[in-house]
Amino acid sequence: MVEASVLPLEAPSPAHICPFDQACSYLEQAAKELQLDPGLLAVLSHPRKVVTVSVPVKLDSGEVQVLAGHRVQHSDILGPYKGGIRYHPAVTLREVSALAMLMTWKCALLGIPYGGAKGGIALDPTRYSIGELERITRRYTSELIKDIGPAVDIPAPDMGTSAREMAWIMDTYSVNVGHAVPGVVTGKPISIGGSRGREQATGRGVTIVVREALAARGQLLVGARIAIQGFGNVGSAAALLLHEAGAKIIAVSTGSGGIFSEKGLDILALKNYAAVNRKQISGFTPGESITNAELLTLPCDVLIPAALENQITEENAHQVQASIVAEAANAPVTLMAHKELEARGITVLPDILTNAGGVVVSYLEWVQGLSYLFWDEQRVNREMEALMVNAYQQVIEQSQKRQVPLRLAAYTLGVGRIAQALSDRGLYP
Ligand SMILES: NC(=O)C1=CN([C@@H]2O[C@H](COP(=O)(O)OP(=O)(O)OC[C@H]3O[C@@H](n4cnc5c(N)ncnc54)[C@H](OP(=O)(O)O)[C@@H]3O)[C@@H](O)[C@H]2O)C=CC1
Ligand SMILES: O=C(O)CCC(=O)C(=O)O
Repeated sequence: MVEASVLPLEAPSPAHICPFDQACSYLEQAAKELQLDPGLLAVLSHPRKVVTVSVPVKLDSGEVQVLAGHRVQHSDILGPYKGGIRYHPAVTLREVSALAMLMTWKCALLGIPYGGAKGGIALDPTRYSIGELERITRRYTSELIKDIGPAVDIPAPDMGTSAREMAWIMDTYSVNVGHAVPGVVTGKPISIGGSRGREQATGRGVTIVVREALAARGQLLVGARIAIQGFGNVGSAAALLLHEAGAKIIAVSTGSGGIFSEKGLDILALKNYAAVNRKQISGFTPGESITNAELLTLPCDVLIPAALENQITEENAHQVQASIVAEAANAPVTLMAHKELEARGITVLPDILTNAGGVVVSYLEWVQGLSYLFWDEQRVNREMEALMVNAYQQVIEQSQKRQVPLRLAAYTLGVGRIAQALSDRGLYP
């Protein structure tokens, strides 16, 4: 396995599955399939730039805390670095590096002119006041001021962040450079140049890919039984759109557990319930409580992990009873689990395709901003759908042509385009 020497190793633990090592393993499989030169593989295995900054914050109590903020820029071969910013207690530099690498392949697969990056701060946003989160976000932005910018690196929301944090980043950056720079972030509020449709975009993209995959099996969304882990930006939007399309959402969960209904949950009512219960769903009726572990092994047509990495592992893959696993989260299925699912004939729709709707609408937001012309939501959704369906079809064709699973097909397309671009730019022989 290629070691990315610029990254620290994490404390070894038998149960620990390093997301960066997994990302490198998938890259190696793609490189082998594409017969890439080992030197080129080594280049692609390393992020181009790794930035860690101290983020001091004065809490409302007067206590000062110093947090570690990361931004990893994997590749800018196709355009500015692009990727979300995560606020979550489990954030590590190696996790952020893995997610940055996935962004590179995702943008290349979708054919959008961006590189790959990701940022993160290890914190639990529910334990900070809004004022504290604003101070943290502004300080993090100031520390990264030379590393981001509309032509350099464009952050967006990821777990634990939203349009609110993007607005703080945009404002801090703009104040620092002396004029308004809406293009420094995407996923920002519509009032300052955000795009219609961005908030639901990732969930909408998931819905499109699931619809296509069911259609390929001669099945409709109407009546399909679907279980969704995670009820945040991505999970709740996917749940609502799938529910509106006639699917039966039999279970959803958050970090503290899930709700199950054989008849299908009323997702609009559940969203409203979560909105007034600090985003939590426990206690919602009608529905029975289930654990996250139970949700992942429910009999259903489609299982959609839409929370964290490493949720379907060697431990539980043999219990998964879905026909399709649609990776709405980044890297929710481990390498070993992926092998097990494929061996059991379960289709895994890979993250770099399935959750690309978010970055596609980020790109459309950027395009609208650059042209000073903003579209209605129907147009945004139409353009996004065309790019998603096109990428889905390319992945299917590549899978059939090379006789490989969908993930490897998606990787060979993404990695192959980066390798070609490196060669065309004269950066690699
Ligand atoms: N936002 C975007 O546009 C994009 C996001 N993604 C990926 O989608 C995934 C979800 O992101 P997003 O929806 O934005 O994040 P959010 O922070 O909005 O929501 C995360 C959801 O996951 C739940 N969750 C956290 N830990 C667990 C757990 N152990 N088991 C079950 N549920 C859990 C959270 O519950 P709780 O509130 O209890 O913590 C919450 O409901 C991430 O992998 C992200 O990288 C990918 C592409 C774009
Ligand atoms: O919209 C974006 O730029 C990035 C979204 C993201 O972080 C992801 O796709 O994982």
